[in-house]
Amino acid sequence: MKISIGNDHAGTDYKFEIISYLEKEGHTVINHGTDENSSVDYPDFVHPVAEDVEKENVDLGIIVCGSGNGANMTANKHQKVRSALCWTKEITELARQHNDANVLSIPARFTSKQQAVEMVKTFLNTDFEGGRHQKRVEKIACS
Ligand SMILES: O=C(CO)[C@H](O)[C@H](O)[C@H](O)COP(=O)(O)O
Repeated sequence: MKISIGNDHAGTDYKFEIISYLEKEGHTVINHGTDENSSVDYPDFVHPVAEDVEKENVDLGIIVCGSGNGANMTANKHQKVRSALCWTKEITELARQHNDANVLSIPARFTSKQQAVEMVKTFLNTDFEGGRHQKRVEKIACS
């Protein structure tokens, strides 16, 4: 798969752990940064990920900030993006199965690196169930 990833300073170390996992699994990663631990503004690094997803340049997006909220809010401003803030494997599974989430937002300050990688693994390997969820997902979008 082709994955776009972006983060702020709170997510840098987690991002590198995630990239290392993704590349080991043979995925292609587009890294929008930041690659530093110095303070930055998360929208500057999340909008490029959301644009990749929106333009279908990638299969899925991953964003990381301290709480996951700022990144999630930013990504969801994009029409074709359904970004899900996830903190457990089960919630990540449901975000794919029921919501067809195409961006995973990870709260680096509230999860371990191991849990973050586990969520990424789940996100990439869980399919949308469709069925009763299809029309609900279609109703999310505003014109
Ligand atoms: O935007 C956020 C909250 O929604 C992210 O968690 C940021 O990482 C956080 O706000 C950064 O905080 P800091 O005190 O500037 O490190």
